[in-house]
Amino acid sequence: MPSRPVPFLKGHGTENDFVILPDPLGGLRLSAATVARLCDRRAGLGGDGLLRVVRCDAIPEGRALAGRAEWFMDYRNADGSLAEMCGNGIRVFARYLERAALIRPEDGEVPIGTRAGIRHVRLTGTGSGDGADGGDGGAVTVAMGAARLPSGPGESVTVTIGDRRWPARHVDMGNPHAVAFVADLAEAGPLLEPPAVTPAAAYPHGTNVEFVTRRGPGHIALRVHERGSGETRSCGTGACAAMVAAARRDGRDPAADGTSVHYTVDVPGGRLEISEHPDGAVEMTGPAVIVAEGILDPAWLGPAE
Ligand SMILES: N[C@@H](CCC[C@H](N)C(=O)O)C(=O)O
Repeated sequence: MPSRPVPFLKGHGTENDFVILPDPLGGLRLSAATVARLCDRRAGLGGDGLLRVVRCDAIPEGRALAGRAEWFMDYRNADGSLAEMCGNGIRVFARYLERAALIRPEDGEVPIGTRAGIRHVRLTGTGSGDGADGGDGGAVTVAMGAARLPSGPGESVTVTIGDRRWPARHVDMGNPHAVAFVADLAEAGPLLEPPAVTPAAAYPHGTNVEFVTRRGPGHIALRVHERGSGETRSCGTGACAAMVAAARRDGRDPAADGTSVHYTVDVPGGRLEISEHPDGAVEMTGPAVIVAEGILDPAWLGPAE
């Protein structure tokens, strides 16, 4: 990071919270240690992750997408590790672009580059901060792409915490998930450590783990332990993975049935509405809020890396 004032914002989507660093030209060098310091809830700004807002042509991972998307979501977990995709983060990213007058609701579907490829966002509610939306920032809808449910070895995995074990479903939303169904969300305990997931070979880069319970027809609730961040109040990709796993468990497969399926997904930090369509596309709608905006103290940041 340069030792000069660096602007930041703070935002959240269903209480999955992020430090946002606008860096259109890609000038910031962010080490894992700097990201972890920024996301530290006591000594830093605090967040489950960090969103660097950079032009596609200003980041190596984005160059191949540059003709199709202008902006790239450079997402980091709270421990500084990279992740392919963040479903709550991309809604907050879109809200930032709206606030900075870089996109407008009239633009319709806006492509955003991510490490999992391009995702499209649509502003479906205003985040103007005038209170008209009840402070929830209004809704943003994201075309999340298709879920991938690997078949063969690694299709079914086991989640273990202490002496408790749950069979789980491997679902890939661009990033990895293990979805375990439980009778009661309290079964997972305090989730202070990452649950063990076996076979380990199913997840060479680690995984996010969702504990899911049924609330009623088309209605589930979950808790999540996120790779690189610990238990969080919400995970958008995790909610989509849980929705698809729940649909299959309920005998619904839009690609086979030819009809879309919709679930309400409750997370500790709020509610997401998620559909899966016959072409495989998963669509998620939820709030996205910008909470604050400021300047990082160069003295706190320390010398340039
Ligand atoms: N909170 C996110 C997911 C962030 C990335 C995840 N921890 C990973 O490492 O894959 C979401 O809303 O999807």
